[in-house]
Amino acid sequence: MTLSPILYTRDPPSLKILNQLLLPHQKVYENVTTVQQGYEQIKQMKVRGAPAIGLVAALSLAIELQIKYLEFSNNQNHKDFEPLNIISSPTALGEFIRKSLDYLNTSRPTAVNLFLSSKKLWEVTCDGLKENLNSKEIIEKIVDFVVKMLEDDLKDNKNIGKFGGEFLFSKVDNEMISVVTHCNTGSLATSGYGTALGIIRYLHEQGRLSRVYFTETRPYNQGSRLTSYELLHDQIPSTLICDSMVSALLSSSSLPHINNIIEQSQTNLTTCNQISAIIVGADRIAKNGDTANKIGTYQLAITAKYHGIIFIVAAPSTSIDLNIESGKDIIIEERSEDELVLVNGAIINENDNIIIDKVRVPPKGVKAWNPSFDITPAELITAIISEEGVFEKKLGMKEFDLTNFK
Ligand SMILES: CSC[C@@H](O)[C@@H](O)C(=O)COP(=O)(O)O
Repeated sequence: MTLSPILYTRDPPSLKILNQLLLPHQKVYENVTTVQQGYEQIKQMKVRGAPAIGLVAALSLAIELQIKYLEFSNNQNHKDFEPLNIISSPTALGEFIRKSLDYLNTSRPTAVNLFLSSKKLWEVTCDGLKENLNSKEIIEKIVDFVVKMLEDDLKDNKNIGKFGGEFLFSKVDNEMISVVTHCNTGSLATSGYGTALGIIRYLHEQGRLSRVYFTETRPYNQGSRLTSYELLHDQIPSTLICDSMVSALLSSSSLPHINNIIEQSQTNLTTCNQISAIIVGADRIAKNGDTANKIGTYQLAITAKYHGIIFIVAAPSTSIDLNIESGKDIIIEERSEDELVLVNGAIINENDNIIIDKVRVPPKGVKAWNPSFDITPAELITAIISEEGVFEKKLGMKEFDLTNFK
């Protein structure tokens, strides 16, 4: 069974979001019935990953509207009933939608998918108002649109996986391919399958993946908490490394005498394979290809360049922001320093009772800097892969021109 961070049913309306803060130790879905709750899920990073953020924002609006409409239908005679005001007039409904989208847009600043999904939902609303639709019809249109977004995201991820996999087959001579990835870009960060992890899944499905090395992804450990969970769940051969080990891995694996030797530790056997590519996701890609992604991506791109290794950015076209020329225009989210100094973990006692808690590492009073993303310059990126295909730089160019990408 595939992992899904989002469980939505249209009839009866129901939205459940997997609380990723409790993974990998507990699998708990939380009910979301309002925009406010959707906002909290995103802000607190119970759901995260650029595509999933955009989807949950849209779904939280859709579910609140559906529930309000049902309440309205059942209580039309109660004059003071709150949904009455919103649902009884399309203009009031439009105002409510506008305010809700503005509010959802303040939950996280870097991933552009959120803003694009809000923009599209607002367009759907405006179209409905222009066509003089009633509130029920406008809500139906919004729900249709959101359901399609969910379906498209899954389809797009599968296409990204295929395009990326075939691109690697065309560039890499080895029959079996080993790669490095960062953060979590899998089912948990999307509606399913994943972007960078989608490519890795495709390599595995084609029997061509030797091993994926994945970083812990400090400070929030999306790699060691979430990517590990997905890779184990799908039985994909994988090895966890910490963020500071990537250059050492590339350098040791590119030495012929070290390739394919078996390193034996007390507990496991790990084949030290030659790494062919680093594959990451994106939160926002500027017109010139500069890419905002999880903090640490930039240093991975530098080390890939130094070691002559392919560096791939995999993202749906909803992560491409043609309104900005370069990465300089991307707002980088800074999060609480607590995320850096307190590590989330679990204590499992002798009865297998699990207590999830935070553990402080540095002394109290220490100052910390916690930018959540960094910008990888286009120059360091070999190819950008979306559901529309593979995009490479023109010969001799340092930047991409994504103008006609979608
Ligand atoms: C398919 S997800 C791509 C990116 O969103 C992912 O790599 C990432 O940076 C996620 O950051 P997060 O802070 O966990 O939302």
